Amino acid sequence: SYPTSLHIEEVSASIVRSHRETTQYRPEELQALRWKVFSREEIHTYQSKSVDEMWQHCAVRLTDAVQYVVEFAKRIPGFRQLCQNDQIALLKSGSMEVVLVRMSRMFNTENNTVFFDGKFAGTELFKSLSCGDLIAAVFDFAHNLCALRLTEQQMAVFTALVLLNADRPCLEDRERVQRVRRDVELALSHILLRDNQESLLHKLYQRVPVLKSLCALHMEKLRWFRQLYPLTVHSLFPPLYKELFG
Ligand SMILES: COc1ccc2c(n1)CCN(C(C)=O)[C@H]2C(=O)Nc1ccc(OCc2ccccc2OC)cc1
Repeated sequence: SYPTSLHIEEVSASIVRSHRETTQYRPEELQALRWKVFSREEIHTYQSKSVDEMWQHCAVRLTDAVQYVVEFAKRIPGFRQLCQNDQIALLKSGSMEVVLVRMSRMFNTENNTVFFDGKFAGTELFKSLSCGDLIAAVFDFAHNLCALRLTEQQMAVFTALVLLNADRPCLEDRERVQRVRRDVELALSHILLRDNQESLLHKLYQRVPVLKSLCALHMEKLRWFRQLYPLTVHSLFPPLYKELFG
């Protein structure tokens, strides 16, 4: 049955509420923080960390963000009704994508810095990761998305769509995921129409393949890192990070 517009309104209201409840930092807090950058000494300290130390540090920070995305997913209308296997499959392939989309809210396009450990950091701070290409791609993506200046409502519904992808591998009931996704697709179109920003829809869908390749690059770098430092990953990486990306 075709959903009523009231139902679509309820779906978007519920997703926006869940987004607000599962983002650690509100936009106004980020505004206040955005000019808090690291000193030269602090940057030097991060750059002096060993590869495994810095990787572990970043994995712990990112897992912080991922936990909130898991909570957000559970509150998307229909997500909990999917079978366990499909919920996990969608989170395994989609949670880092949502972290990267949300990262654009914590990005300052004026000095090309991203929120990290309480302040805003430039790419040079991550030098000791030995992943210059991954960091450059993460910053490029965040910069591009930040420049679209999505509202919190647009961001909320877009991230729900990123998670509800019926083409993900290992799904048992694709049709079910597609049905849940359809209402969220209608909600995004409805919000962009209301905001008089239909052109954003095309721009957002254009970013999805880039997001996919970014996450593939992250997994490739993690495999490279795990080969060099198996013990660090095994005993010092957060379990959730290993479960979702390992
Ligand atoms: C929801 O959006 C966000 C965005 C940022 C943050 C948060 N929430 C809350 C937690 N947080 C804290 C506590 O700093 C921020 C964070 O993790 N920042 C951060 C971490 C790593 C970075 O680059 C390294 C890297 C990037 C991609 C893949 C692997 C990587 O390294 C192995 C860059 C920035």
